Amino acid sequence: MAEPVIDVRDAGIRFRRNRGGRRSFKDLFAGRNRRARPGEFWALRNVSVTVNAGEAIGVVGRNGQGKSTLLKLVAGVMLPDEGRVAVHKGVAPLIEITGGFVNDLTVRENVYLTAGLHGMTRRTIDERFDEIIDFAELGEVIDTPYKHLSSGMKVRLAFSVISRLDEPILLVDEVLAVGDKAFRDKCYARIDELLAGGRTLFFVSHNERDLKRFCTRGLYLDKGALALDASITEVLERYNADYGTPR
Ligand SMILES: Nc1ncnc2c1ncn2[C@@H]1O[C@H](COP(=O)(O)OP(=O)(O)OP(=O)(O)O)[C@@H](O)[C@H]1O
Repeated sequence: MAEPVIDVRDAGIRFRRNRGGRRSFKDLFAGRNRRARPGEFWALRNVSVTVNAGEAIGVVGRNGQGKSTLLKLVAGVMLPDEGRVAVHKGVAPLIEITGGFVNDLTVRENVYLTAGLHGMTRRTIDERFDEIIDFAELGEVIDTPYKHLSSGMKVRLAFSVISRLDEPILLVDEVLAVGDKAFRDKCYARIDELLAGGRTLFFVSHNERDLKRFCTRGLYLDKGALALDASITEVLERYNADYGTPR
């Protein structure tokens, strides 16, 4: 029996285009009206998706079409303005380089903090710590503040910690593109292992080969709407037909 782990129903989220995008005090009492106010736009609207445990989903679309926003809704770091997003299992989000890591804490402290926030006990972290550091190849900077790592090193740390969490749902945005090739290959081998172990994957990428490697199902976002939810092959065909071959 298929077991739904994510249920997105008619979800919509709107943003402001201009800076200082705070809504006014008066807006707080105006209710969540369904029309975007001046300067606002719907980054996603009328999106409905049900995901079953163990599915590997590739999210495609041109820049700025709402892919990262969809992942943030699933991660629970953003809330929809319309509709609902129900996530029934824990999420390991690899969605922003800086996500969750604290600049002034060391690499070691950040590993404990992030894994701890995802419910891992101190003892389990102790057990996995060396392996996390070895995978990230960051043995020499364990006691260095996070802010002094290069962007590639930050990605290594994030991937290594997040992929060692026990959360059943893994969200991977394009962060991996920053890593060098050898590291990327290692990450991909780990994602293979996680999928074989039954994890559910949301994968945002502009790389057709990677999408085909991991994903069976695709979501094509275009102009803030879900243009197609089908097999990854069909989704890539449609996307290519609309906009040419992705990089
Ligand atoms: N916090 C925010 N405030 C205002 N606008 C935002 C915010 N986050 C995203 N946007 C806007 O929402 C739209 C969708 O952004 P999103 O990052 O989801 O696109 P994407 O499909 O992931 O793009 P890319 O392929 O470039 O990563 C864009 O127009 C973006 O500028």
